[in-house]
Amino acid sequence: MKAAVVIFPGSNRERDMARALKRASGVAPAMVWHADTELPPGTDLVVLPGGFSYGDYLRCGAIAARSKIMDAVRAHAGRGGLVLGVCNGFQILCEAQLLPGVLARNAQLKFICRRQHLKVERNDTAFTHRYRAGQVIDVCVAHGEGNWTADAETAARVEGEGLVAFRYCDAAGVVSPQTNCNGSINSIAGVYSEKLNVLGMMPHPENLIDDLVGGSDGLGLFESLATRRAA
Ligand SMILES: NC(=O)CC[C@H](N)C(=O)O
Repeated sequence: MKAAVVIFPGSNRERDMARALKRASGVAPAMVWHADTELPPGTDLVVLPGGFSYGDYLRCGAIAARSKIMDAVRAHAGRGGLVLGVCNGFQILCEAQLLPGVLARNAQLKFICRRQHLKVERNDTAFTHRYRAGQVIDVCVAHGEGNWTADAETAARVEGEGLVAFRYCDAAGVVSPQTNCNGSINSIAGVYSEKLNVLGMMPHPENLIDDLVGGSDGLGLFESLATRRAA
């Protein structure tokens, strides 16, 4: 798998992401600067990492979504290429309109940083085939603006077309307002594009790839990508 991780001014999870990709695939990703205009030839997967791109000015991800490299990312996604955005990367993908909805401020108006259970909605995608459908995984969240919001029609389409990737839940997999850590519609923690080749998610799978440092439930996502099957 040839992966490329994009670095924006203010990204801070790019090295965690590179480590996770290398651990799962054996190959270090290319690191691409936001002002570049092209992705390395043969790139299969583009990753937009978490962080505080452009200091979260205007709205989280709004400025990064308009940076030069995003034209190449848009073209890659248009060809059916895989794109993963985590946390700030998810915000950038929504701001670039590569994914539906937006990430608004957390309902409690506070930055949250903690462990969180997630339910894997489906496992027939390039990102999740190493998990079981309905599997509960234990990862972590760290964001101030993770409240996935959309107009009623868009939210209904995302649900109806099976574009929900993950939901916040408890350890038993129960999804309820109590387990919805940030107020997202229907506890949505991650969404796919229509063709399932773009995934955005708020939690950080790249930080849970090693039992020695807290757990490895995030590794399945990178192993799925490294051994990808067509969605
Ligand atoms: N960890 C992150 O990527 C944070 C994303 C964004 N800056 C927020 O606070 O919501």
